[in-house]
Amino acid sequence: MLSDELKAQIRDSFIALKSDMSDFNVRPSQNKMIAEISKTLCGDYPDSNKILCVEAPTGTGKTFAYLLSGIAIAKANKKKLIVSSANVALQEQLLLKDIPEAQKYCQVDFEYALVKGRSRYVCIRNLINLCEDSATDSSLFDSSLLFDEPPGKYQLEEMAELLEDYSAKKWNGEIDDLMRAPDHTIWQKINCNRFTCTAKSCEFYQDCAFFKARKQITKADVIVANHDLVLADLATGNTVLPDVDESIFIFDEAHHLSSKALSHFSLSTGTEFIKTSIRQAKGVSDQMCKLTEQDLPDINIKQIDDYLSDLSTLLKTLDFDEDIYLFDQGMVDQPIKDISKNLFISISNIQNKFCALRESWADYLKIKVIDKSIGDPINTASGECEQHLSSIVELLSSFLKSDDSTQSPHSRWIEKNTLANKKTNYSLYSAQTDISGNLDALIWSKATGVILTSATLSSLGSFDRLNKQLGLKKPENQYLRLPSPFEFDQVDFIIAKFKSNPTQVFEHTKEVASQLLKRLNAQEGSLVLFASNKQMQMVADMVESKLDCDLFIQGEYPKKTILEKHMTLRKQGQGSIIFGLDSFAEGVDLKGDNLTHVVIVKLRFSVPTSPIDKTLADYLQSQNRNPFMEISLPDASLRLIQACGRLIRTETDTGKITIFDNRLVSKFYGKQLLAALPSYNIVVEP
Ligand SMILES: Nc1ncnc2c1ncn2[C@@H]1O[C@H](COP(=O)(O)OP(=O)(O)OP(=O)(O)O)[C@@H](O)[C@H]1O
Ligand code: SF4
Repeated sequence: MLSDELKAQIRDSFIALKSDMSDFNVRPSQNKMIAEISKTLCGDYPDSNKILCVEAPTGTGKTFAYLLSGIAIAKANKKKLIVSSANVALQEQLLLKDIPEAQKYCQVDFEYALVKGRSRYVCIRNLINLCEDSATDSSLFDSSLLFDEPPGKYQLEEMAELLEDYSAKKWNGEIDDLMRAPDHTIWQKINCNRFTCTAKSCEFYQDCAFFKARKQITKADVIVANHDLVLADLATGNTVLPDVDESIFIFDEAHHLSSKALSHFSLSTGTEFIKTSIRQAKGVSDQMCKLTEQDLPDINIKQIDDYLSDLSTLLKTLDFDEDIYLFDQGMVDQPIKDISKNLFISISNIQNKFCALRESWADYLKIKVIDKSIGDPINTASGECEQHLSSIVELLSSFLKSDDSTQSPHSRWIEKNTLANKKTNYSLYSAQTDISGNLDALIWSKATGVILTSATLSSLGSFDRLNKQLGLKKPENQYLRLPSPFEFDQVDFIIAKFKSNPTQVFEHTKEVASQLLKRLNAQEGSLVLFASNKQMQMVADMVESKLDCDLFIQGEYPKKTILEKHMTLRKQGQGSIIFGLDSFAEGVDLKGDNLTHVVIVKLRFSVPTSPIDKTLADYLQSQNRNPFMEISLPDASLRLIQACGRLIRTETDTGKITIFDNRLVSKFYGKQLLAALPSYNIVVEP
């Protein structure tokens, strides 16, 4: 229950916000959100999980609502507050702007830290080994087993410099702090990896960049993350974030969670990867057997090569569509299944032998002292091999499985590509199209509390889609839809008179350019949101020289710089126009006359292009359901609401929204999209 002391802490934090924030306004929805978060997390709702899905319109002030309540509750319960946003840009906004500001108002002291994935940190042991190994020229392993392309002289010099900088404490070991990131293939060899890291047994443990960062996180009360990181950590065993049952999660922009989650529960491998991994496993086994004086287990490389060659011959006969061969409803064709089965049996066998050998190697190390220059590379390489073999076996096993017919199937497909060494490679993929069960098992049923929030959590008026996608069980959770703090009746939502339909790409693009020149006011702050980069660039080429004010196009500068430049011009009383894509349609907070006109060029319907989306759409169709109505339309509605939400950010903001998509009036679904919008004054141009 919410104790009086906790209640007072939250109330006092809010009073501090009220008195110290320069342009504070009472926003009833914000107050209600604070109250409901507090009640839910403190268990004031009997027979309910501590999970709240709260939809609060754009500009409500959700961030302060969940920070001021969540921090006090997490601290009082000795739990960590994990605040997860949809992407790195929003994460930065939290870290650099919102949380430092919340610290001024919050009546409880708290520390915060940014969490990054393991792979963003160097493994100093691996870096030292790479540098020493290359310097002595006496590597234990043939470099072709370790690298597709061994590092060149320049890259080795670069690594030596990194090592020097790390030792001299000039570099903290994070890839994000480097002016220039090393090549991906090299970084993969020297980054922190849970399969190769020996943690406390490593001699560099005390000086390890990743573990130092972990200590910071352990000390912090508030941990800033993003959805990808949280999902990746949960999917791979929760080794970076604090334990789920010790944490309260806030998922901001939670409408992105389900699509992000799909990619974290997928498996992949490739024909060339299998070849290299088996050879690497044999090479490493060789070394371990020599040192431990055991017989080398039988690793039949030729047999695997033969199976792979049969697979390639078979795949050459298939019809790839843009280099992708998607199995119908996820069912792998029988001949491919047969070869996958052979591969599965042989490689699982190798995996078992390899794991047994690795265990006996670990036992051997307990009784024998081995020179670090020999032991370390074997430990690292054997950890990598185990990781590779298990990923191959997992994928092959998924290719052999039949899906539960009561659920949507896995999506399974093969992609063809040519490697740098000109060899043809086939990548095999398997992904779940329904991750609701995984999320329930990993988060909903375990966490101390969860708040999911966004301006667009429900779709077309209900939370059903969210519940279904995320595996949330409606009767057990709290749901809330809050009204906007702003008056929208004075805001015109203009459906422009347009001759062309957005599906007539060429005509539409030309008309967009000419209409923008007529409609954009060179004295104003405007944001023009496009659905495709190509159309944005074409329109920009047509209008740029004819505009009487500055135009910023997404991609020319980082998003943050574009927003700063735009605001500087507005401060000087000059007009400024931003052309942007999806990332400018969310999270952008341009108040007052920084933004008085939002133009939406086209409704953004998601077309099922990815194999996962296509499999899901085909499945729905096979069930006589309509993927357009179940997926595309609700998604388009969310995007439209988010895009419109950029305009009104405070009680005194004014402006208009113009849309160049007459399907809102000409198509049957237009009415539904309009009904889901806030109460704008809808103007249909005659
Ligand atoms: N009570 C308040 N009075 C005035 N301004 C506020 C108040 N609460 C928050 N703000 C400001 O309002 C703006 C919007 O807040 P926030 O970014 O949390 O909105 P949001 O609800 O997450 O909207 P969106 O979904 O569009 O991002 C911010 O600039 C914030 O500083
Ligand atoms: S503790 Fe792990 S990540 Fe850190 S240096 Fe050692 S092996 Fe590498």
